[in-house]
Amino acid sequence: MEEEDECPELVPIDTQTSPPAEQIPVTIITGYLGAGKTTLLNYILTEQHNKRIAVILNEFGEGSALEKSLAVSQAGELYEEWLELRNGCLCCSVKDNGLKAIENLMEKKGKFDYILLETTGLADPGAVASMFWVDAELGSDIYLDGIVTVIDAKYGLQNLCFCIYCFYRQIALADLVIINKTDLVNEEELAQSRDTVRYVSQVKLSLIFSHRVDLSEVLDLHSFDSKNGANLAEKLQLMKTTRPHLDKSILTVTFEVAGDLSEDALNVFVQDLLWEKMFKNKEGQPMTVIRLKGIVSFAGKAHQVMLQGVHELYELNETPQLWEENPRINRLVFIGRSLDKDTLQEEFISRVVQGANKE
Ligand SMILES: Nc1nc2c(ncn2[C@@H]2O[C@H](COP(=O)(O)OP(=O)(O)OP(=O)(O)O)[C@@H](O)[C@H]2O)c(=O)[nH]1
Ligand SMILES: [Zn+2]
Repeated sequence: MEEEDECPELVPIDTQTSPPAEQIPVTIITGYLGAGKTTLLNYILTEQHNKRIAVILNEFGEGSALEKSLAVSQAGELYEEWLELRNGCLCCSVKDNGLKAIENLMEKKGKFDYILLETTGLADPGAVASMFWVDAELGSDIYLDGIVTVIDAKYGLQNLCFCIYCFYRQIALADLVIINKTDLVNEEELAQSRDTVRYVSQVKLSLIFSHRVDLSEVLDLHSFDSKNGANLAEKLQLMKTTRPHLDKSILTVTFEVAGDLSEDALNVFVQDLLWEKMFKNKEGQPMTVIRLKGIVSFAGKAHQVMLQGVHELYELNETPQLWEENPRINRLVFIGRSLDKDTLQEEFISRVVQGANKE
């Protein structure tokens, strides 16, 4: 990614007319790492909406294959179409790949009537949104319906310190902000998140209690139709200032390891990593994990187990997906600061993989 990569000049499509009926709406779902974008997306897919929805994920780093399988195993056959966008920085490079993905998708026209696009947690949604104006041809097939930003009630404010730019942009550009994980915070903390959002923008705010949200508040917002001309002009102004900004100190480490894991040892490993911050990189700095994902195998369990972590919270859940490969391959993704792949992988293998240290 080149620092000097300029984002394209915006060429607004005719804003005076409402989108014709045959155009397909796109809702962009954005939010910081682990905020709950995929959870919201899955909720929308399983809710009664009488729509055939196509999903596009744009994931950070090398984790996309894993993310894909994670999402598929959550929602199974509900996904109409799978497209993988493999690039590290959405805000500078989604333009080409994103367009390609959507264009590929449009070749399957008729198979779906709504698109949900989940951006990476480190994305500037302005760049994604702008591609709908840049590409006139695309503009005749689809239209941007709205930008929905998911905020983690527990870690949202902490994330603000990690990447104030992402946070600001994600809220400022939103048509709807959803404060998620309200179950993890008290009234006071919730009020704090709410006030911070209000401070940045006067957008519509929704709270989610255990992922439930009224779909009419999320889909078919028509945020950029002519009747919302002012909104459009304002957003375009904001998007014009889009520039590459990806926080270079955030690293992604992924590895695959064959074998069965000990569940107890995995718990201790994850707790040492997330809670005790016991692992250090080669410079002696403690590794800080913001996001952790994995598909792991436990001996004697026929199903794949999903590992999900956000800051110091993590969970292990059995998925409906049966193991088909032999030997089974554990796949892990760590996103954070001061991460060192060699150390993480060595510690993981020696402490967690069964039989690794025997003999
Ligand atoms: N307690 C609680 N946990 C939640 C809620 N919503 C999501 N989570 C958990 O938060 C973790 C991350 O959720 P995802 O939906 O994968 O987050 P995401 O924003 O798609 O993550 P990335 O794509 O990696 O940036 C998972 O472990 C979820 O189970 C919620 O409302 N309450
Ligand atoms: Zn996700």
